[in-house]
Amino acid sequence: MSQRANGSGFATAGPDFPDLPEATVARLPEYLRALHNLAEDDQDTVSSEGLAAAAGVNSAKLRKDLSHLGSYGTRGVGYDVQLLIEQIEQVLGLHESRAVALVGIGNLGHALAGYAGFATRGFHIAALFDADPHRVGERVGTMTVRDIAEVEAVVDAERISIGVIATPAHAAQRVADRLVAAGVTSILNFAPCVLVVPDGVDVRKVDLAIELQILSFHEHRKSALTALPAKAVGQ
Ligand SMILES: NC(=O)c1ccc[n+]([C@@H]2O[C@H](COP(=O)([O-])OP(=O)(O)OC[C@H]3O[C@@H](n4cnc5c(N)ncnc54)[C@H](O)[C@@H]3O)[C@@H](O)[C@H]2O)c1
Repeated sequence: MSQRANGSGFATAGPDFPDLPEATVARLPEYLRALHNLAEDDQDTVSSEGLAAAAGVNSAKLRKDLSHLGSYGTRGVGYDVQLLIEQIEQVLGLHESRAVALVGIGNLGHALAGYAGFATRGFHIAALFDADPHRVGERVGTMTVRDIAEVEAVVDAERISIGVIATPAHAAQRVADRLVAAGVTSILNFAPCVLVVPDGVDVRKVDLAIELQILSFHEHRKSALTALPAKAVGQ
């Protein structure tokens, strides 16, 4: 759910960078996860059908997506798992571990700060911030929660480009403005609100309640489809 689109639906590209549809960019991490699982099972190659099934997409879409990376696989053999991992990681910019700042160390912030999965997926949480004096100074794992007033200095010192917002909605825009002023150029927003950011800053939003509401729609539709027609009731 990117909040920013450039109109063409394509991710902005530089001269040596493949022009990728946003939908392809969104599927690349799924392929990467599936490929890592295959590599862990010592699988050297995978067919487009096998990888598509593992990633939960259709194989024609997968072949098209990977063709954007110049990856076509070998007829009768499929894709080289390790090579494809390297290509996708290169395009996603995961060859270097990216420093992330997490703002709002409440219930959600604690859970995110303790999630070990970021490190293996190309990210490390470099700083934790909160505005509550009772939270500032608290130890969370190996880190100490800092005062949000330090954000400019820390973002600069730790070369942080991505900020994660886990504050209440009423504080999120102010936090986003501060992160952007400090030099952050990508924001992952957990607060249930729309953020306004300048051009050049990317925002993605995560909202489990919206996902549940979409599932609710499907539940609603299924029950409508399976309901007996009114006149059949009682016959
Ligand atoms: N996206 C999702 O699926 C999802 C799921 C759960 C919660 N949320 C949202 O995540 C946010 C956090 O939820 P929570 O349960 O952890 O809340 P919480 O109240 O436990 O924690 C919020 C923290 O933000 C801090 N804070 C407030 N204003 C701040 C500011 N200006 N600068 C820095 N820190 C500030 C508070 O001191 C507190 O520690 C809420 O907006 C909630 O709606 C989203």
